Amino acid sequence: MNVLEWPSQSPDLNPIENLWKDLKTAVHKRSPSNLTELELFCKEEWAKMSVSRCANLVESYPKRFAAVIAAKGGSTKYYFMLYEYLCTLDFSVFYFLKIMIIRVMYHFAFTSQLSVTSFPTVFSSSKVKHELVANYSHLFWVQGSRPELQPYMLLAHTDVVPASEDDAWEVPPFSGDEKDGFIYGRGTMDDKGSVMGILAALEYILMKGYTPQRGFYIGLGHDEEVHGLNGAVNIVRLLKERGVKLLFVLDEGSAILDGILKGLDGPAALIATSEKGATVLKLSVSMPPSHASMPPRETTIGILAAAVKRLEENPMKRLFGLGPEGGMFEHLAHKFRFPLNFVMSNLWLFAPLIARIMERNETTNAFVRTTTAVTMFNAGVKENVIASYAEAFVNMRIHSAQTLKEVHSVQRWSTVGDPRVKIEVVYGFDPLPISPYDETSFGFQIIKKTVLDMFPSMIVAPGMCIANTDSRHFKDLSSSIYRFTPAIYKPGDAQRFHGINERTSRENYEGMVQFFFRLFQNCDIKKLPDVSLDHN
Ligand SMILES: CCCCCCCC/C=C\CCCCCCCC(=O)N[C@@H](Cc1ccc(O)cc1)C(=O)O
Repeated sequence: MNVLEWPSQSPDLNPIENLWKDLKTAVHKRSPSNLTELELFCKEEWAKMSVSRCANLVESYPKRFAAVIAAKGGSTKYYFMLYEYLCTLDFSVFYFLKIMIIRVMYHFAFTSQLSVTSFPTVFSSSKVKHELVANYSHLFWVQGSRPELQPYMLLAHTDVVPASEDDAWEVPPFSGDEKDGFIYGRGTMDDKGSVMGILAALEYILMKGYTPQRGFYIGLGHDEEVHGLNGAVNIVRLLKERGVKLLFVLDEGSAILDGILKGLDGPAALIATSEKGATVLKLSVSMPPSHASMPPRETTIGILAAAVKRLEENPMKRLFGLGPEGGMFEHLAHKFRFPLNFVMSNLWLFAPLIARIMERNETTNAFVRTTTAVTMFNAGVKENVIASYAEAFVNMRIHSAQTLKEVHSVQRWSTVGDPRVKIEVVYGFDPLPISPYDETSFGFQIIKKTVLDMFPSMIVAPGMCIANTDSRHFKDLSSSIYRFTPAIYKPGDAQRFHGINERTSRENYEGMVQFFFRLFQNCDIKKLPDVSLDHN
């Protein structure tokens, strides 16, 4: 059999997409009511696909090809017809498929049509080289006029976590609707706001005719929310092959916090110099299934539930002050009101006390310890059968003063504490190294200067990223990795990340564009700003 080469990423060009659509229509008409029926109907309808239908699709290839060329690689009516059709389906049994399609559509809209038409200068400038990496990630190289200057890199990502309208969003999560000065939608904070901010700033600076002296890269990953193993990892691989070393890297991961740190006068821009490690553990319990009328004294579900409860009731030890968060609070100390300013300046003495206060709030607790979140629990197939298998996934974010190895051994030997519970490590990595933030650190000082150019009285301090970002894959390319988005977050905003009503204010979005616009220019300055003259 001859295996044909097919185009890598275009639903317009792949005839299989139309066959999927035919299959979905046919199966939908038969209204499967459970997974078994769904599988059966899929197989039956697939077997009915005619050879002539396939032949017609292949014959229409030249027409599609011409349409894709006319759209400069962007979407054509063929793709949107398919998407519009899918939107009309009642997706009760296709729920996961729907989420996937909406994500792909969102993605596709960005990766082709939207980017080319919204940023025409970026895509036509001779100074900008654009390439797709692993089909969906983007790597831009913006050439500087002084090739001897070491380049830097900005990162953001286009993928998002799922969102469901059933979760009571104020506006549909994929509408991008504006309400009361806020743009709502999944990804507005994490992290399409940065994607658009960076590209808009680049568009404007090129339109103005500004030629940067220092060249820079922009990396837009497509799978950050699933570890960046295709996007960021392949961008890093390419840059390594090309012998690139980066002066600094700037990614998402921290922001300007206003009113989130209790007792602090005014907002503070926290440029994260490190990020926590992470691990996911799978806990499972197995036993033979049996009749629900004769239950054993303990079931798989009961045993696992008890183990999970022990995990929740026994948080990891307090480590506040022993990682980079210590430096962050000491840096901010003089901006806290009395007596917190005194307490924060003497963490060597008061760290245990502050830790007890901070752990009461879920956001600040993340700075105190390695966190433990039970995120998935699956068990049971029928309500009158004792489940033979129960599993739970535990997502942990590792404090900088702890190691992956230590976390695994604590969980294995003390907290889960039941040999019937099998523990498997799904993945894990150590906390990231701390990037420099002294007065000679170009990246840190330039980001700080750019913040101060926009907000002259802002407090700027090194911070800590409590989640994880694509930037962790770049640690062999640079020892100066910073995580900071120039958006102002207020109480309640932290819960919008991966939560409901994710949104960005118009001001935040405009600020983002302005920030990157200024950053491009600030990276060309010859001498670092004198830190003794700033406002901190
Ligand atoms: C005392 C100070 C309070 C700080 C409050 C923070 C407010 C919000 C400020 C900044 C935003 C932080 C944004 C973090 C970006 C997160 C990106 C992300 O969600 N990445 C995934 C990656 C991942 C990791 C592990 C997995 O198993 C899957 C995906 C993440 O979940 O971290």
